Amino acid sequence: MALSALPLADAELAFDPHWLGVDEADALFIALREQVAWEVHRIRLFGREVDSPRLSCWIGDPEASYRYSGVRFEPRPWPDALRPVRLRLVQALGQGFNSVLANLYRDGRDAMGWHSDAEPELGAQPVIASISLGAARRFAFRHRQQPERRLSLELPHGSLLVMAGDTQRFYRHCLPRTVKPVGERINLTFRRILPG
Ligand SMILES: O=C(O)CCC(=O)C(=O)O
Ligand SMILES: [Fe+2]
Repeated sequence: MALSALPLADAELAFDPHWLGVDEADALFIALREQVAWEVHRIRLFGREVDSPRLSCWIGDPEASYRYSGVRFEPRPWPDALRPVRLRLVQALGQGFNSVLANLYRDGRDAMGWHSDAEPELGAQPVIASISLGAARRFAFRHRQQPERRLSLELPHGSLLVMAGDTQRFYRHCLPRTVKPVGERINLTFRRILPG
């Protein structure tokens, strides 16, 4: 399928609801469920360290260490299942990625709060490629200064959402909890950590 631009002022978003075919997406979900060393990350929330409401794993090339929510992560090596996906992203987007944050949302209580991926290691205008697998969940953007500027969309199995340009600078995003009964979801946010 193809990426198309999502209109949102001050942001740069491209979306393909079916970037991976269903069979491919099924296989990737099953492989990652098994191959990734899922763990509970501790995050800083209002100055306190708490368990994050999801399972996570930071994966990347050895030089790609990263601070996330106030905690430094050394990346784990790439599982075999992710290598072809990474290559395909490089070909599709013309941009290299040296790391990925994998998240596993076990059910509707697992979520990610409002944040932007604006860590200095990512540079001023990071390209972040987000692949979703498994249960479809809602994903939302809200402008930092003008809260009426917002967008919310469903991220289905096999979809790719690319955030680029000033998206992180002007917007926060989140994956809200839901009371609907939903199955497991895996999300992969591919990133490029700059050296130094
Ligand atoms: O699970 C998602 O779709 C969002 C993940 C996210 O925002 C992140 O990993 O920074
Ligand atoms: Fe994010």
